[in-house]
Amino acid sequence: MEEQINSFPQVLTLAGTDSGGGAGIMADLKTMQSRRVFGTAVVVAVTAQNTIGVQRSMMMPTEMIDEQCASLAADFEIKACKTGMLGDAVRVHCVAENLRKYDFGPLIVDPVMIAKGGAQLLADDAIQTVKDELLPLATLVTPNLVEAERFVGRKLQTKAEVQAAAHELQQLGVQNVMIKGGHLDLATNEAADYVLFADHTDLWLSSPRIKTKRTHGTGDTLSSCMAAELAKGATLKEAVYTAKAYIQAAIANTIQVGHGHGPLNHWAYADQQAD
Ligand SMILES: Nc1ncnc2c1ncn2[C@@H]1O[C@H](COP(=O)(O)OP(=O)(O)O)[C@@H](O)[C@H]1O
Ligand SMILES: Cc1ncc(COP(=O)(O)OP(=O)(O)O)c(N)n1
Repeated sequence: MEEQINSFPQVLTLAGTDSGGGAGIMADLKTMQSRRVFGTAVVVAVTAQNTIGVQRSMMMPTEMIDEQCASLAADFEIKACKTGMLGDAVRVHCVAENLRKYDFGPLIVDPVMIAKGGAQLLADDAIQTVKDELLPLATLVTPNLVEAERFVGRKLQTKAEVQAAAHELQQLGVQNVMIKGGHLDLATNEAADYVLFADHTDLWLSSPRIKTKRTHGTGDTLSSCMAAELAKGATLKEAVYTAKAYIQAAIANTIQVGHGHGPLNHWAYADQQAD
């Protein structure tokens, strides 16, 4: 019988590492594993990090980013990919070049700028490069509230303002936009994310806001879950719903790890499904 090479869904994250295991590439791979896709990774930056904060970060040489992408393209059939921490304008440009060169499937851009502990993970002058080079390649961009504010250059305090910002981002050439509401203080008990689709339909995804400081890696987990679902053939809308349910379970079922912003429970969603 003929062997079916590359029949198992493969997904790629191009991002930074987190030595603490809660965010970045580590969170991405844990999410992908638990969603039953094969996770691959291009390391763009390395951080010395724990749940308390980022102690140091270091950028990969661009030649090494190129080599990693070439290695994957030569062997794997990547069906979807995501970007996370890219560090600076040079790395953003390098990653965009590789994404133009190779077909790694639909791209989710998580425009990671600042970690929960306050560390800057993207240089200020790289935001324009993300807008110019990465957003036009993206199937979906997933800024949190602060990142969306940096993109549009104004405060976003109401749902109407969030919706207007998403429409503005779409005009930059990105097909679909999700503005995450983990940081949106609506004086309600909801965690509400706004999604604007390419066909101009939209929705608010709302879930009960969980009172916890153990939310390290929420953005990475959400975006890598969506990439995993896309790689398995889900529509973007299906992927968005699955990822929201996945993140809710991962935050709600706390695991006690570390002294600061603790990591998520990447087993919780599968455990829930098995019950
Ligand atoms: N305390 C919370 N309770 C429930 N959902 C949350 C909570 N914090 C964040 N989320 C959800 O986690 C996802 C990531 O959101 P957010 O924290 O805004 O992104 P980031 O990690 O990039 O800052 C979103 O779906 C958001 O609604
Ligand atoms: C290496 C690395 N990448 C991304 C982040 C930020 O991840 P995020 O999901 O936004 O989680 P928080 O930092 O907000 O907890 C990171 N910290 N490190």
